[in-house]
Amino acid sequence: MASVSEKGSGDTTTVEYQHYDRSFSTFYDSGETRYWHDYIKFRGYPASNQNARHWPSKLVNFTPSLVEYSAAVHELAQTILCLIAEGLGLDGTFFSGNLSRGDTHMSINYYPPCPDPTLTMGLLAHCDRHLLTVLSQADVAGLQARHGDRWLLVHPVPGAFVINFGHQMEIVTNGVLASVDHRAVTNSAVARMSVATHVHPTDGCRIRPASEMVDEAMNPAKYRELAFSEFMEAYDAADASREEVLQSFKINHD
Ligand SMILES: O=C(O)CCC(=O)C(=O)O
Ligand SMILES: [Fe+2]
Repeated sequence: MASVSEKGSGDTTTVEYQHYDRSFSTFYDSGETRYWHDYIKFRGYPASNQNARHWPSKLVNFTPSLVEYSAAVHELAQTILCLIAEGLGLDGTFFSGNLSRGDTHMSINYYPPCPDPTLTMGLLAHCDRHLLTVLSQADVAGLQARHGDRWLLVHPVPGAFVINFGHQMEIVTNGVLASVDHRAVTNSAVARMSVATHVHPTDGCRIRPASEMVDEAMNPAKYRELAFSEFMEAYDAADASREEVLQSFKINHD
């Protein structure tokens, strides 16, 4: 993990959507819970000069490792998207154009051991807003997914990634593959690190339910067509009620 000086002295440094951030002991807007979370975010794939100039430069192995990792994850994501498309009865190339060809956004999350995990949260409950997330949580538990009123621990499986559907997946599949609320909790025993690779549509991509997933009579479109950039603007503006952003693109059939 980058040292504090490597990350910059301020709490948050934002450069074109990529920032290093420390969020220890920061009160949530909504309550008394404190973050216990250190992270860096940046654009990972493709490893263009424009993206790479924001990566930590003082860590000698960071860039070559990231170039290799992000290309491998990109290929994995494309394979998974092809299998998902076929599983839904869509053409195998359905997701391989603009829907998944935006730059990937990566978060490297670090949750140090916390003396009292009941007072802190690693990451607040959220849904990923992109198409698909490929998450490595190594071998330390901490990721939880909401199932009804309960939070279920997503047990780490050595060598396996967690694949999470984002809001855009929910829209294009007309609600069949729904985005899932998830969060990260802290623990007192060991540090935990996760690496999330968020697969993005291109900014100009038009998002709409696939026609194959819509039947005007039996299963009408649940979401209106939108530009991905429009969704991101609405999400950024929504602040505290981000979970409700998806609702604002819903078509009401009542
Ligand atoms: O740390 C984790 O397991 C969750 C990370 C996550 O949800 C995210 O970065 O979007
Ligand atoms: Fe997430």
